[in-house]
Amino acid sequence: MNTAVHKFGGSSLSSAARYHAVANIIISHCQAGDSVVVSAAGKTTNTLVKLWLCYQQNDSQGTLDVIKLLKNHQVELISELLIDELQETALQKLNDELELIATLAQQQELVEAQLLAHGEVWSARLLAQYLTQLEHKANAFDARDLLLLSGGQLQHEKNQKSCQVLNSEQFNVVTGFIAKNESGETVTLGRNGSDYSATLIARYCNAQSVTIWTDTQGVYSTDPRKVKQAIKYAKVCREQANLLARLGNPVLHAKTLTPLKDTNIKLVVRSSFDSHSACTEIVKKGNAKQKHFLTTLDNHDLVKIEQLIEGEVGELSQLIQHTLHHFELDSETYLLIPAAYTHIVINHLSGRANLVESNLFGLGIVCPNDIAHQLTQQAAKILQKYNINIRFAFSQKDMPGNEYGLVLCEQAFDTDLLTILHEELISDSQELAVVVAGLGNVGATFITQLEKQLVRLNYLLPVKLVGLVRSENMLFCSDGIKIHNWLEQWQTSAIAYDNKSLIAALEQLDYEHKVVIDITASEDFSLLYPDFAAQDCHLISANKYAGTAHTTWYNALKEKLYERNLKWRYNTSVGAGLPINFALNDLQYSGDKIERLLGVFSGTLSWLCCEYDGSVPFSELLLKAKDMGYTEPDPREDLSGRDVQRKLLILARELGLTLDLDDISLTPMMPADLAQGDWLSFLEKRDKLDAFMSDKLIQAKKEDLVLRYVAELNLQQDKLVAKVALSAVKKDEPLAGLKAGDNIFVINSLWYQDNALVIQGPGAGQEVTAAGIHSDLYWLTHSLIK
Ligand SMILES: NC(=O)c1ccc[n+]([C@@H]2O[C@H](COP(=O)([O-])OP(=O)(O)OC[C@H]3O[C@@H](n4cnc5c(N)ncnc54)[C@H](O)[C@@H]3O)[C@@H](O)[C@H]2O)c1
Ligand SMILES: N[C@@H](CCO)C(=O)O
Repeated sequence: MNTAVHKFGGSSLSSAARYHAVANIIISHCQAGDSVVVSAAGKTTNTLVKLWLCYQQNDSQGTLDVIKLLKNHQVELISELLIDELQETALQKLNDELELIATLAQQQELVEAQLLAHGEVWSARLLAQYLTQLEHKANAFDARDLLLLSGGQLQHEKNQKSCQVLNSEQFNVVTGFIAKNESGETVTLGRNGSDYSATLIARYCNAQSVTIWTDTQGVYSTDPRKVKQAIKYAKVCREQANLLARLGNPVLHAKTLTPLKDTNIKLVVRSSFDSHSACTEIVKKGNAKQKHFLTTLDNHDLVKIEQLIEGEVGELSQLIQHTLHHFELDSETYLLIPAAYTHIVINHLSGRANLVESNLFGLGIVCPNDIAHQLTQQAAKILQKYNINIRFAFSQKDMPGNEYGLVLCEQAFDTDLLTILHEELISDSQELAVVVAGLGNVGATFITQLEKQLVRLNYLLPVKLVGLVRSENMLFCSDGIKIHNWLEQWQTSAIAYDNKSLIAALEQLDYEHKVVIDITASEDFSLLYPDFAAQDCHLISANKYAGTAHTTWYNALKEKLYERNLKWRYNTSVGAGLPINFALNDLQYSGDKIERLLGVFSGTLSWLCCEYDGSVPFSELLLKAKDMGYTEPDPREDLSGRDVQRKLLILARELGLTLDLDDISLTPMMPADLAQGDWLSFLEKRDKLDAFMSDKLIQAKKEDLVLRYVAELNLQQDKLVAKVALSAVKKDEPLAGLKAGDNIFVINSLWYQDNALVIQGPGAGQEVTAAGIHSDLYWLTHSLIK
């Protein structure tokens, strides 16, 4: 049976609400037989350590106070999560345990590891009971019954047998961090011990995967709390993850990775606070391209060591419960030690260790082969420029295919400097993956234009077309689709998909940046935008649905994109390739205030109104406009005025107005009943449309006017005017002098009051629209580089 191991850390279980969220993740992501490894809830371990210190200092009042603190926290969790008998039993059991701790403390019989183990025992027990209460089969397991160490070594064969008690018909909630020794005493597995417990159990159970659910969304190029532009990587190879851990990066501990060596067990780092977000997968060498990372070290001492014995760094690491990095430089061996532990290491090495430098701050650079030297030099130069005194700067090969650089300095550097270093050292290494959805008139033209455009884009950043999506099939090729024969590849290799497999394909893309370009006309597809954002995809839309969705949904999407530093461009959703969005934004940036926006916003309706003189039936022209690629897939979206209403809403939102579609009054350019039924039934009733338009034309001609479908947004009056309707306009007005198919935007503003600013040109058509999407792609690519 394929099982998985899921590990939840203390921050994931810090309150009743968090337990609830974790239970939901388990219910939706796990299956019976999976193991769930848990740490102590919130800061419980720290409180237990405090208790141990009070006890050691014979502070009996302090000991009792801390016991009370522990009790309050656990009672609160139990009371909020459990009900009836389960609650009563849990409270009774907790009481007995805390009383025993107090008695043992009084009798001077407390044992440190046994005391610390309570944190994990409590969280495993409570989570299992809570899942049971939610009517899911779950049982708590004490890892001391599963993991045995003898002489400090894990007893793999015995442990593998012990792990067979994990039941295939329930969720197995296992305590992290603890094990037992050959005398049956509790031992702890050190910092990040629960992650280690999870990978050990995965190995013993031959699980398929281990997911570390934590408070970050994955492994980033640098600390995302300090550098907003930090890049979350979809995949990181184990060797780079290991090196990062040794350089002090807190996301994964080197020890966590050891049980996975020579196995195919997948390791995933994922956020328990945002369980639908893209994660980072730690993969075997060769299954991910090498990435760039910057990691910082605070307050470390540099110690020179004589005759380092094999395995000694591991032992020291175990002794201080902290990862250690050692390196050779000019035939000397050095060890970097967190300053608080230096005395322990020096004592332990009795006479073989000399302190060289103390209180150093460091920058570790992990990068692909052959560039560590160059990047280290570059980093040193930048740090010097900002008056940071450098004590050591060197680069090394860690193992074949793995390189890093280390710059050790006298002073700490702040987040601004880390941001500059990230921008200078990491930004160049990025690639952008492009996924195009919608391969119709505009989509196909966009791809044809892409071949030439890539030369320009690649000058900024390597850009690859990696995915094509239509309504039923998709084609993903992570190394890149060959543009000159994309259609052939599509025909031979596209496969059927559903939303889940589309999202999974996006998640698998091992690129620093991804963009989904939506050239569909599908509302359903636009509803996937929040999922695309969760996969860290930028968005470019020709499709107007998301931009005109209900305000609540629209704002939530914008917020989600903003939080993730993702961009959304939708230049062609109004005016095709015309720079109307740019113009409105530019005017506003320059302090101008738009007062009125008037125009013809539909290429189809512009073409129809200009071409229609009564000599051929109107519907015949409509079919011609459809053939020319002007109309929406169902041209009634144009005739109904809905498409223009959407465009006016997009522009109104660009001006900062909070409007919804229904706030814009709409008069259709067809009889209302023609909106019912499918396209074929509409064609059967086309005479009705012809008569409707013939009447309108005769009337307009009588008054020497011309027909135009006009959109207006007027902010000058007390009440905002927002409307779209068929109008008859005078022949000398700007709106009358349009070329067939042109859009016109007449902008009146503070700066352009009497003499309006006018933007006019083709407002539909595959060439200009595809080119407008390229403008968005160029802008996005440009914004991704420094
Ligand atoms: N044609 C223009 O001049 C123009 C101008 C500006 C904006 N646009 C917008 O561009 C978009 C595309 O227009 P078009 O003229 O190329 O339309 P089209 O009908 O020729 O192409 C639409 C494509 O989208 C695909 N599609 C439909 N539903 C899908 C789904 N759920 N998932 C994935 N793919 C799906 C279809 O298979 C088709 O390949 C529309 O939103 C339109 O409003 C068009
Ligand atoms: N159908 C639309 C395409 C451009 O959005 C039009 O005719 O204007």
